[in-house]
Amino acid sequence: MKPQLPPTWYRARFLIGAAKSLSPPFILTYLVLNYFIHRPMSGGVTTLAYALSIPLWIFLTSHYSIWIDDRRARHLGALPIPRAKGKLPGNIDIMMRFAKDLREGYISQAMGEILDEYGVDTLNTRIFWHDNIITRDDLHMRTVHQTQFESFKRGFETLEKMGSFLGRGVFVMDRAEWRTERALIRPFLNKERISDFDIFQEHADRVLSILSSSACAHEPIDIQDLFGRFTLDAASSFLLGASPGALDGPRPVPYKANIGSKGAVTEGQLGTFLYSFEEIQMVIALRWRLQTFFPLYEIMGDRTSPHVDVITRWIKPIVEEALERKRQESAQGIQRQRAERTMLENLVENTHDGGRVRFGLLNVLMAGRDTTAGLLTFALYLLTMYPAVTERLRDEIFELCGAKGNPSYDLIRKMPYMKAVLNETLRLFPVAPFGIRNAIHEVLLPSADGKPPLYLPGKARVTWAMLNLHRRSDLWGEDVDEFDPDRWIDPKRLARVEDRPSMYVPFLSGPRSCPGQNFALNEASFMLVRLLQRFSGFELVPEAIPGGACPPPQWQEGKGRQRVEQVWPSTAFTAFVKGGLWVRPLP
Ligand code: HEM
Repeated sequence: MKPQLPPTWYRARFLIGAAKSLSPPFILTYLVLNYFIHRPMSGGVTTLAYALSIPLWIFLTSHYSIWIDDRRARHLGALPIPRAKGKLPGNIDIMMRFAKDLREGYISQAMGEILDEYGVDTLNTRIFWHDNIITRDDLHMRTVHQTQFESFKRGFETLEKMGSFLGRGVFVMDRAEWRTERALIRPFLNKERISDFDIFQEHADRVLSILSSSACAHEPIDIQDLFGRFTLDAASSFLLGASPGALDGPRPVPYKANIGSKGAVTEGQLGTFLYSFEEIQMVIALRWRLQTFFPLYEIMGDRTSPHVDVITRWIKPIVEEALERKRQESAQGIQRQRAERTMLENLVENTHDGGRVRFGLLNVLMAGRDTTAGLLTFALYLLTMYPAVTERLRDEIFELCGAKGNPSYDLIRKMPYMKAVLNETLRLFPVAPFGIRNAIHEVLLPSADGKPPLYLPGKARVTWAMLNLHRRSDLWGEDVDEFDPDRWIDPKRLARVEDRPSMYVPFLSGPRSCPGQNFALNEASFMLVRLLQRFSGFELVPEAIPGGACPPPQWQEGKGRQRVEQVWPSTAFTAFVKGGLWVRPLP
């Protein structure tokens, strides 16, 4: 194996990489000037020759690699993936559109628009002359996730971009290391564990009491913030046996809150766990969009590091205490059964390495917290827009669970309309809307309708756009942008998805699909039952949205759901409502 610089040395690696790519044209120019041209040249001409050698070299190597790929595709009876032709060299303009989209666009807007402009579902954006594929084609996504799973990896670039936050955890690693990490997690998400709703109860009670106070005061509340605190406290209790007490901290103040990294900012929260946990995800999301060039953006220092420090300060003592407890129990010969252990206790059973335990927990905390909070946020948003759906859901809740009390696992499983509401929410707003894999070698991507397959070159990066897949009218019908839970109940419409399950994949498919799916759906159902038992519904309070987070007026002329949106759906790792979801509970 080639020796690698550590992942955190990305700036050095970038500079070495740049030097390596520039050396061949410089060496060639030197040889040409000194050995083939036998006339002395002025300094200006020599400098110009060196400067021009770079674009010429890029032009030649890029066209050569395209020629080789096209020849290979023809040889295999395939077609090349259509290539984008941007306005700037290296399609920098396309890269900038993706980066700008993160802060300024509608969720997944740039991806959808670029695919529409070329009239395709899979496109090679060739950013910096590198094969960079974006896709909303379910058959191609299935190839990556399932049928050719072994031909793709997350790769070293994931470690480079996410390692400072998530270490060598399940999200980051490939092959054997990934399998080991996943095997450690899975038993904690089995049926016995996730059917125990006690962990939700205490935190859900706290949410209801906060909402009741704001209802009494007739004040709006940022319920996205509340859901983020609820899922953080609940997931921490589940994983660590301790919660950071996020629900008890200061919350965004209505009409005064400013726009934060995701939702609204809370006074004095800088340096808190919650703030750092969100901000770090924004930094990493930007790293992905700037791709190879992110080290330039961080040339003055690692932008994740202040947040990593805050997160470590919170979680490290908890891990150290667990390691110490384990040492003492071992010395006394106490052996606890796995069923009695939290995930933290199980991790310390398997390793004495505090860092590994810490990262193991952070991976699941990140996976479990923002996603479920996002699902609850978008479900509630859609319920405010569609009161008839709220009413029908409430009827089901009252019929099955009564007007009070905690729903059980078995009751939740008997609620078809609740399931339909959550499915439809995740169709319109899949809360993990993107993902990336790198091809290890060439792959043929199947095409529908008997057309030749598409040729995916080795080492290409593939980004899937799940939201854009879930909003394809050719698959879902002309009413694709409507929130209609009946889509999941009406047998005829349901048959569409049953015939082609790859068109709906909010939790992905294949070996790397989400192990927390049932936990998330239970947690969200539990919370929605409790909310709708207590309140008849919720109304949006657009006046409370912080400045800069209201949907821009030009969206009304835009495409699809953009036209009807009353909040600003956006995404980093996971989807969220920009500026927060400000609602008033209705008695
Ligand atoms: C609505 C809620 C959720 C959604 C939509 C969701 C979706 C996803 C998706 C799409 C992936 C694949 C990401 C990729 O490979 O690029 C994933 C992975 C993962 N999810 Fe979830 N998730 C949710 C909740 C949860 C919860 C509650 C947990 C844990 C308590 C969890 C744990 C994980 C883990 C550990 C992985 C990594 C799996 C692997 O790489 O093998 N997720 N999730």
